[in-house]
Formats: sequence, C-alpha cells, structure tokens
Amino acid sequence: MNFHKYHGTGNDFVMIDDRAEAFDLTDQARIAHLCHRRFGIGADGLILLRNREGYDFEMVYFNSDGRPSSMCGNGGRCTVAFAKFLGVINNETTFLAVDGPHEARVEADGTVRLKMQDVAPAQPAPVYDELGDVYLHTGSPHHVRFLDVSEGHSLAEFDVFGQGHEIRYDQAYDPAGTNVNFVEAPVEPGQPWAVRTYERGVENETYSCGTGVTAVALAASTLGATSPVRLSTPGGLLEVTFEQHATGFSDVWLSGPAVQVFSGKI
Ligand SMILES: N[C@@H](CCC[C@H](N)C(=O)O)C(=O)O
Repeated sequence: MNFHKYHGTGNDFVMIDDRAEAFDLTDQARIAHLCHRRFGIGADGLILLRNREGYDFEMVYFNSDGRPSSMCGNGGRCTVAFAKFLGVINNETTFLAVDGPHEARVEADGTVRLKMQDVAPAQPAPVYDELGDVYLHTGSPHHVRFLDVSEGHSLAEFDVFGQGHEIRYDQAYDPAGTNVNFVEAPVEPGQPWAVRTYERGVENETYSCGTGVTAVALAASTLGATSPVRLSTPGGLLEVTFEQHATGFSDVWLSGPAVQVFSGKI
C-alpha cells in the first residue's frame, strides 16, 4: 500500500489514496499502528481520500487512536493539497467530510483555504466557566481558555497536557469529550493570537489544530478581534476569516500551508 505523509502547520497525517476502497475502515488497531510514532509511520491522524458521487472526493478521517472522529480542519486542508497532487482537482473544489460539504481553494503560493461549516455563538463552557472559558463546535468540539498573563500565566510555560487532559476528561463533557485550547492574546494589535491545543483522540498536545484555531478566532471576536484573525501555533501560522451575526458565524474560512513531507510503501 502506498502512503503519503502531509502536515498542516505541524498537525501531521498519513494520507492514503483509497479511491479503490480497499482500506478496511473498521481496523482501528491497524490505523493506530500506522499513526504510532515509534512502531509506525507516525501521525496525529490518518486520512483516506475516496470517490463520492456529487463531490470531487470524500475525506475519511481517523484520529491517531484509530477511531473515526469529527471534522479535522488541518486534515481537510491537507486532503485538498493531496487531491491536487493526485490530479483529482485543480485549484478549486467541493468535497464531502464527516460534517458535510466543504469548499476549498489552493492559492498560487500553496496556501489552502478551507470553508468551514457555520458556527453557533460561543457558549459558556460547562466546566471552569468562572474563568471565562467558552465552548464552540467548529466541526469538532472545542473548549477555549484565554490565559490571564497578568496573573503570571505564560502560554509557553503552560501545562497544556496536564490541564488539557483534565478538562478533556471532565464528566461535563461525557461521553464524547472535547478538544482543549489555551490562548494568549496579542500584546500589540496586529500580532497573532497564540494557541496550544490538547487534542482528543491523539490524547496529547499537537503542534496545531485547525478546528481549534477556528474556535479560538471566533471566541476572540467576543474580546474585540475582527476578521481576519491570525493565530500562531507551535507548528506555524494560520488565518481565520468570518462574518459575525447575532445568530453565530458564517463564511468561516481557515487558511494556511499544507505540505507533502514524504511518500512510502508499506
Ligand atoms: N487536528 C484536527 C482536529 C481533529 C479532530 C479532533 N482530534 C477530535 O477528535 O475532535 C483539526 O485540525 O481540526
């Protein structure tokens, strides 16, 4: 079986052209093995590109634990780059993912822009809301906490694994759990919002999470951020643009690099 390894700001994926539908979707142990960083290829997730009537292709996403999951924003952008590499699309596409249809565009510099589903307004998070934490669903569930740097908290030194793990497994989020984002606001206008994310299904901090930075950008709009919002992750910069309404957010686009790293055969 041939595979290709991609990353979108360090959120990395094993990509498989499965238009022949030969891959066993139920073999979670195999998917987890392929994603394993010691015994496998190593990735935060595995993505199959399949044919789908009425669309250019379908993206089938699994977290590195081998389980199918909700939408992956960086994975979606990487799948678009992969579809272009395979010659399935040119620069514009409409494809199907687990949360519905998505439009996307590959820019001349390789930036992939992905349209996300409309998003409901940020809600007070079901846990820790005395700290002002909020919850949004951007295709995947996201808990967002803005750190109070005046209290001496710095994102660079924050215990993302420990705190993220505790919130992800809080019973208020049972049974599905949530992804958890920690955010430091820009000091100067124009600087990016800094984000680190604990990802459900990877059960660790990843270098970047596309649906996570989307949730942060939309949550930041309640603190005065206006579209476009730039976000820095440990793996690089992303941008989110959106229209804000009383009923939520529409025209939400996630943009950034999507890079092929290497290819191989197993
Ligand atoms: N890395 C992803 C999110 C993948 C799904 C997430 N781990 C979940 O299970 O909710 C992204 O870029 O959005």
